[in-house]
Amino acid sequence: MSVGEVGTADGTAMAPHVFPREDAAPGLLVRLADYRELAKPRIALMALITVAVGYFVAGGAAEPWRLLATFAGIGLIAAASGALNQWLESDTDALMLRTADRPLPAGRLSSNSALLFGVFCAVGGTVWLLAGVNLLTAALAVATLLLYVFVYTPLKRVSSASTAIGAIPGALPPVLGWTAATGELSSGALVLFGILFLWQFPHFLAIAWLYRRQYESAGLKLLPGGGIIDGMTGWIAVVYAVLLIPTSLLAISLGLGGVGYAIVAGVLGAGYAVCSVAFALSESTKTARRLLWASLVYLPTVLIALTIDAFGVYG
Ligand code: HEM
Ligand SMILES: CC(C)=CCC/C(C)=C/CC/C(C)=C/COP(=O)(O)OP(=O)(O)O
Repeated sequence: MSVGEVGTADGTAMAPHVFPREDAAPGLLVRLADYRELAKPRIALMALITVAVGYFVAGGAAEPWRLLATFAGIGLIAAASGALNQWLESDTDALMLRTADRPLPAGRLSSNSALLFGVFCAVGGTVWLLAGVNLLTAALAVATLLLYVFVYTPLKRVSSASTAIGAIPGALPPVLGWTAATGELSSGALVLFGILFLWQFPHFLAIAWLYRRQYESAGLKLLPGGGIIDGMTGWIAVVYAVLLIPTSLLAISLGLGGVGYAIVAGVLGAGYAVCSVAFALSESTKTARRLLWASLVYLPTVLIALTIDAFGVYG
């Protein structure tokens, strides 16, 4: 049975736990696929790209063991974040068409399995970072997990201010890459944090608008003003997209990026702002989807351009 077959017209799921998989005793591959889904692999991968950017832009050495320890350690903590988030949210995930087929609400994994997987990955990742990287990176990675799982996740039920809180752990991965490379925090790490922090607002405002009915029916508050004020969401996205342009260019004044990065960040920043304005002028599925797509093009492209330039700077 698929999610689509039983969802209601407004996109909400009809009832929790209504998606039993036909194979009652799933094989190993199905199980592995469920654990992979628990780790939110696409978000974890994007977070790891930002870790790599932080690491290389800070001038980190391409030593295989150090890179393995950094990526495996942070990757495990990112996977733990996804699993523990789903462990806490299986009731609301069950109420939304977008999330109802996740392993917990669909009943393919038990709550205890998710908790065990999350704790195991969190402890493993922390130990790995302590042993192979440094204390600062391990401490910041644990803080990222705690903020995401135990502050942002419960706050989603209370206030749309949750998204500004969620943007903090969302912006920390490049900082983790930076501290893994250098063992300290500096202005370059702050600029990367600023880019990620500001980038997230148009990204999640487009998503919050697209799925507003699902979020509302699950009792989650992601749209500013609870979505009461029509037309406000897009203009908030515009403010953050515009602020992102000068913030991204600060990397040049720190000597991290050069002309190539300036052109890419300028052009894509302008494109991201234009998509935000188009969404603000006419909030629709088309303009929101285009803004979400622009966010997913902007981030890796601009960060890869910065990394390429940084390699030039550091030789
Ligand atoms: C408060 C901050 C954020 C919120 C509320 C948020 C929420 C979401 C949601 C709900 C989706 C699914 C959209 C869909 O199903 O159509 C999504 C997609 C995505 N997000 Fe975010 N996100 C945030 C920050 C981030 C960060 C920091 C990253 C990585 C650096 C990221 C990377 C992605 C990627 C790669 C996708 C597309 C793949 C997928 O749908 O899983 N997001 N985001
Ligand atoms: C190292 C480390 C811990 C990396 C992880 C970085 C991180 C916390 C990224 C996620 C940012 C975020 C708030 C996503 C939305 O989750 P959501 O719960 O609102 O999404 P959902 O509705 O799809 O569950």
